[in-house]
Amino acid sequence: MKIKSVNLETVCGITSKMPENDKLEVAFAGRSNVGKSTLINGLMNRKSLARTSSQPGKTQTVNFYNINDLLYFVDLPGYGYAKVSQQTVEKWGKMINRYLDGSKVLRLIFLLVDIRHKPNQNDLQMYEWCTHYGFNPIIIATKADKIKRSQKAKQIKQIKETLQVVEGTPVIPYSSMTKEGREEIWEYIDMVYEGFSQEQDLQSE
Ligand SMILES: Nc1nc2c(ncn2[C@@H]2O[C@H](COP(=O)(O)OP(=O)(O)OP(=O)(O)O)[C@@H](O)[C@H]2O)c(=O)[nH]1
Ligand SMILES: [Mg+2]
Repeated sequence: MKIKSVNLETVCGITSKMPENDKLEVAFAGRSNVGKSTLINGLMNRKSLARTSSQPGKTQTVNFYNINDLLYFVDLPGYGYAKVSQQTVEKWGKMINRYLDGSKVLRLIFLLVDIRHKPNQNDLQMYEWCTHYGFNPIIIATKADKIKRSQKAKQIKQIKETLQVVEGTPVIPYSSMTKEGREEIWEYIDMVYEGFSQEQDLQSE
């Protein structure tokens, strides 16, 4: 898909009602600081529309980016950020669950994990939430520029094994520096977009 227009259309806080969109939604989940907002910028070819930060805990809301008036990228709040209270952590969890449960147009979730690290309890929990609501997330292993090429296969294997992903689940290495993985990620989005459009056509017949 060629990017023609992008804009941040809706920002939902803990108490906000989620929008009832009729266009496809593609969500990005992952631990705080893993690179969700950076990836969204990379996919949109924007430097800084999605606010990023070297300090974890930047995105504390559910942000809906309208892409070409055809679909939404949904930037979910990062979890596993130590410096907030347990109460806040629980509220974020509830907000993520409320979104996953409530959206009628969510068809694709990318779960981001740092390629350098073994997924932790929080990542496992997020993966479980996704499968609980009937999604098989595609895994994106971020910051691929930070490891040696020779380490990659080993790290990917560790991610697959730790998360105990469903057989055949893709794990895509991505780097915001080299843009490695960007095309492949867009291929999945395009494919799901096609499927969603067909689904809508059938419903309107
Ligand atoms: N080297 C490198 N750095 C990256 C990459 N992706 C993200 N970063 C850096 O990691 C930090 C966190 O990135 P964000 O995109 O803000 O992370 P986030 O997942 O949105 O974090 P929260 O909003 O707190 O949930 C920033 O300093 C980014 O520049 C990557 O592929 N390579
Ligand atoms: Mg963010």
